[in-house]
Amino acid sequence: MSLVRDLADQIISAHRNDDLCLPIPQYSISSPPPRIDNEFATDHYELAGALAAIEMGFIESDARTIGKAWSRMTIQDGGFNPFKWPSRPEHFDLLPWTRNMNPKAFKECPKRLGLYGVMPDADWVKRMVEAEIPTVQLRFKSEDRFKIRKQIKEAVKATEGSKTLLFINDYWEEAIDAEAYGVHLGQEDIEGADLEQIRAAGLRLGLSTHGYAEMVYADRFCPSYIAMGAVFPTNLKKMPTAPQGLGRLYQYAKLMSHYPLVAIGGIDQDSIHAVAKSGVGSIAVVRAITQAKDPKAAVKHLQDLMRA
Ligand SMILES: Cc1ncc(COP(=O)(O)OP(=O)(O)O)c(N)n1
Ligand SMILES: Cc1nc(C(=O)O)sc1CCOP(=O)(O)O
Ligand SMILES: [Mg+2]
Repeated sequence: MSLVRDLADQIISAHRNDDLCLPIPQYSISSPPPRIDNEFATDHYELAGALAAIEMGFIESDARTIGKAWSRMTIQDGGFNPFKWPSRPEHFDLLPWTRNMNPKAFKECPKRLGLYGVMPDADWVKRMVEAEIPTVQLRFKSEDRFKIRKQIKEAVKATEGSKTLLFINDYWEEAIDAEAYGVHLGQEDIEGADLEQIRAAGLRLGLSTHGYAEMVYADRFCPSYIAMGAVFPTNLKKMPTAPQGLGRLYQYAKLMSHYPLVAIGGIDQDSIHAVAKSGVGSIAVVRAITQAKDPKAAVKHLQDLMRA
């Protein structure tokens, strides 16, 4: 273990001041510290990379993914260099050039989806179409299937004949029936969805991710876009993981640059420019629009700031 500890210390001290580091969470009996031991690792570099990642504040699943990437990078480079950080698709076993050969790939959407308004109901979708927002999502949460269908139909109708692209959150069956442009699903939604049916119906698919492990998992499905969150704290919903911050977003955006990318979570007019500089082609916001005094003016202002 002492060689692994030494390699991990070298990685940590080389990256201590990187924006990749987050404060390590406080552990309790109900949420014990992550276990990084040599059961899963095939070599010292994998174990050292994972150990270093834990101490840099990554969650366990991300640390395991980073460990594997350290191992691949070290083998591909022919030697260990603590000052490097895995940042290329091949370090994560991603094959960006295979999209065109993959019959399971979801239909393409524009690489730059632009400002992306995530809206609570069809009336808000309509307001966004009137504001000429490039991309909008209906994120209507309800148990009532009748209301859901009605909201989705109204949202689809609102975007007809406009340039605004409409994604439906969660309710993929109703989205297919209403012939929406696309569907957005979170990681927990994937299992309950028939992805084949969404793909066969020609709808685009956006998937949420919250770190390296979820990005690698999402890549398996070859979605139309990948969303990365939460960049900053948001009070809109309870997030299972800490905000990623700009440092990690910049790394993620570089790694996944072969996809259309969407950044989400706590983004407002003060931060949108720095987020856009990560290279993501789209930025999704809720409160920056819904809580603005003049939502239509906010759509224009946010787009100006993205482009500035
Ligand atoms: C663009 C975009 N990104 C992420 C989400 C979140 O989706 P999910 O994790 O499924 O959570 P809910 O929105 O369903 O609460 C999103 N909706 N849109
Ligand atoms: C719906 C949602 N999903 C997120 C994720 O990270 O998956 S963050 C988020 C809420 C975004 O709202 P606001 O722009 O008001 O912070
Ligand atoms: Mg969802």
